[in-house]
Amino acid sequence: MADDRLIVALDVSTMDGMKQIVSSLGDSVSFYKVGMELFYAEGEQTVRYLQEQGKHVFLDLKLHDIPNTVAHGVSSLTKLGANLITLHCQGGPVMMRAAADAVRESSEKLGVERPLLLGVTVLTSFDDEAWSATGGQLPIADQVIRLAKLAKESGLDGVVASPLEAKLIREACGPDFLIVTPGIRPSFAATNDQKRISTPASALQDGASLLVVGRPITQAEQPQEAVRLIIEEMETVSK
Ligand SMILES: O=c1ccn([C@@H]2O[C@H](COP(=O)(O)O)[C@@H](O)[C@H]2O)c(=O)[nH]1
Repeated sequence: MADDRLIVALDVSTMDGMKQIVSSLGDSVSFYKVGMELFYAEGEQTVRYLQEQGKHVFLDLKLHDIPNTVAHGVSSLTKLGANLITLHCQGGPVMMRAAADAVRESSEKLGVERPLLLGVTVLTSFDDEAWSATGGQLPIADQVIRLAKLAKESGLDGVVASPLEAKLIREACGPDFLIVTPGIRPSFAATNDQKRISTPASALQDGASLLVVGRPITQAEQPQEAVRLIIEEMETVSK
């Protein structure tokens, strides 16, 4: 049976590729992430298909632009009915507030359920070296906490962060703030390009609300078995 804390990232570029993963995982997965690779290639039909299959949808397009552009961007996305939408916290408090207001207004106008807005803090592919190379001054964890607090103050529902920062975010932002963590690597999986990683159980123990897992499932020799093992590990941590 599915654990609704698990989101599988559909990082493929065709409808057929997506349908193959969704049908092979069946009822064991209830939540999927559509990111830029799939959405730029196949567009809105990806979200519709998942909804027709009764799945929850995380639309991870990581909007990052000036406040007016992001506000109109998220308004346009609201009509798709995705459950979660992302934008970059680095867009700043005015941009995040404009997006939160725009989503609330357009969902009311359209009579659809309001998508929850998540701010991307510092990508899980950053390590200290890459972070310094971009001019990052604070330690990564401090920057993540700073952005998470700013996201909360600006009206966002939660953040995307590494599982390594989940505990600190939970302490700083309270029990109701959503913490969505990619960078999940079960013991059997390769690290790939992820740098700040943790296991499914450890992420949940530290306060993550939802786990995003892509390649450890979609590129596994037996994706159903990978999901089974991950859910088995997740179930050791109560909801
Ligand atoms: O900081 C971030 C934000 C988003 N992601 C996305 O999550 C998945 C992770 O896929 P894996 O194959 O499990 O590495 C991917 O779609 C990213 O775009 C992230 O990894 N880190």
